[in-house]
Amino acid sequence: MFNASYFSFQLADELRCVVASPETTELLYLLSKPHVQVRRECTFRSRFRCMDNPALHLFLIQKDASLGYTYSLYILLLKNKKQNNDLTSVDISMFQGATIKRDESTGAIVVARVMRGGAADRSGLIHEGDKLKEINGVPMEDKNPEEIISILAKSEGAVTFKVIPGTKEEPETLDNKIFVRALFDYNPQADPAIPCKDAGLEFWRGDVLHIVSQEDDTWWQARRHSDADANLRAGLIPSRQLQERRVTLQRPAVLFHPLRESMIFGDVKLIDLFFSSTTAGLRKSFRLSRKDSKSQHVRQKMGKGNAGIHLPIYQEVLPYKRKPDEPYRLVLLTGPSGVGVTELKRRLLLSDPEHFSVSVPYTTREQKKHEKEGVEYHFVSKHTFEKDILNHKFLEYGEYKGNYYGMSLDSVRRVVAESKVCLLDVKPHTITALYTSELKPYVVFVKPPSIESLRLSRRKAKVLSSQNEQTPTKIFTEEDFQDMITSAQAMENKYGHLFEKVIINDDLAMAFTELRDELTKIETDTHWIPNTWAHV
Ligand SMILES: Nc1ncnc2c1ncn2[C@@H]1O[C@H](COP(=O)(O)OP(=O)(O)OP(=O)(O)O)[C@@H](O)[C@H]1O
Repeated sequence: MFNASYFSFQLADELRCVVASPETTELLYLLSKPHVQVRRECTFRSRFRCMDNPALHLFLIQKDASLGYTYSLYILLLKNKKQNNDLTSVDISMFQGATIKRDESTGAIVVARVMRGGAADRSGLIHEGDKLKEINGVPMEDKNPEEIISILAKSEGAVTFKVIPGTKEEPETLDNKIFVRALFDYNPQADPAIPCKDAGLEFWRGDVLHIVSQEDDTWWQARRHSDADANLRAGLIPSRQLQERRVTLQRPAVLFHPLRESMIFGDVKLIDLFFSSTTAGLRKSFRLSRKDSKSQHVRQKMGKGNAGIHLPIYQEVLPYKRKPDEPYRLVLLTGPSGVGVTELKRRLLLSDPEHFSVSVPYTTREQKKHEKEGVEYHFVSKHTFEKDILNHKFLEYGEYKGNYYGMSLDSVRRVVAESKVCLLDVKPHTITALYTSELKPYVVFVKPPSIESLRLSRRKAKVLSSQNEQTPTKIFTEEDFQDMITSAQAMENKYGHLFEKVIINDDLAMAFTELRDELTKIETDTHWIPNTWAHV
């Protein structure tokens, strides 16, 4: 590999020894200019390096008088990918890993961005702001970017570019440590606004992305963290600002369907048959059934929005590994009614009662003889309960047969303080109230399988029914399955960005194993958490 500075000095020495010509004089002049010296560090070095690359040749540097102080002009020969195996991975339509645009103020065709890790970036030959003057001797001034891409795509054999270095200095040192969790799915092929679809990076909700460039306000560059090859070319992703604008513009569309929304989340009327004496804390605290539409009254305290996720776009994350003296992360289980959250929780508790625990709910109902304070419930007076409601003590609470039932944050904290893993099932909208650095909740969404699989797997299963108090359980109906699927879909649409893990509960034993393994991993392995949880 050439040493650029050495090479440029050597070149200047040699030029002084040859017969003077206008070109050599000009080149010597260029090499002596102070800003050319600077550029030599950031630009010439890489350009001279290309001498080592058989696919790239530096031919000439000469003055372009029409361009004022940006007068160095160089010509590069890049062999077409069809003829050079070294470049087969490069898409020439992206100008060897760079995108182009028309500069609105000057009308020039300029390099809009160089894809990190792509051929252009690796060669160091092409820089953002460089002007594309000619391709194979054809001036590019009057061409639009689409025409240029088409010329490149059609070109056979060697392709010669004339490029004028832009005045833009090299980008600031990038902060290579920005990682985000994507909170939405993105398919560049379906994005009409992306400057180059092939330059886009496809990702799915939950993917961790390494952001390698945020220089452009609209299009960032990123790699998927899971992609093993760190040298893989980065791809374009919508910047936070762009995606925020899009989400905000989409919002009115959602408001056109208020009925559907309330059908799923708002029209719930009845609290489940609550905790049986032996399973208090095991039953979902406020599993509400849409069909149970009698007059019981349910109120719920909404979280105060300390989620740190205002719009589901990107969540900055950091690697985290629990230290032995740190509390375990709170495990939140959520899912549509009847999907199997209680069953999975029960199995976890049975599998290791010393390790897993549940928080004890509060109630105003009378204590039964065999019940102990603080075991099945905390028994409190109606007056105390109502005072606690006003003091926002409850994460969720409701009223059933004239008695209050509620789950408090204090109960959760007590379990966490005992160095146990607190398992809590909640309705999705309660998650945000618990989304704090103190509890670091790990949110698991239990999702139903397809309706065909539900019919098969739940043939003998029974579900709670509060319609008939004499027979509080019944077998699943077709409508239950359909409701479960519709409700799961609505939950995912609205709260999916909060779910760290989605478990499809088809085969119960398999779902349990997957859940238990996942919980073991977050206790022992390094994983990602929101960076706001690390700065307390
Ligand atoms: N994968 C499965 N295969 C077969 N039966 C299942 C499966 N998962 C759960 N069940 C059964 O389905 C019924 C409902 O499960 P569970 O009570 O855990 O649901 P849930 O999500 O807690 O809903 P709810 O809060 O409304 O009771 C139970 O009888 C349970 O044993």
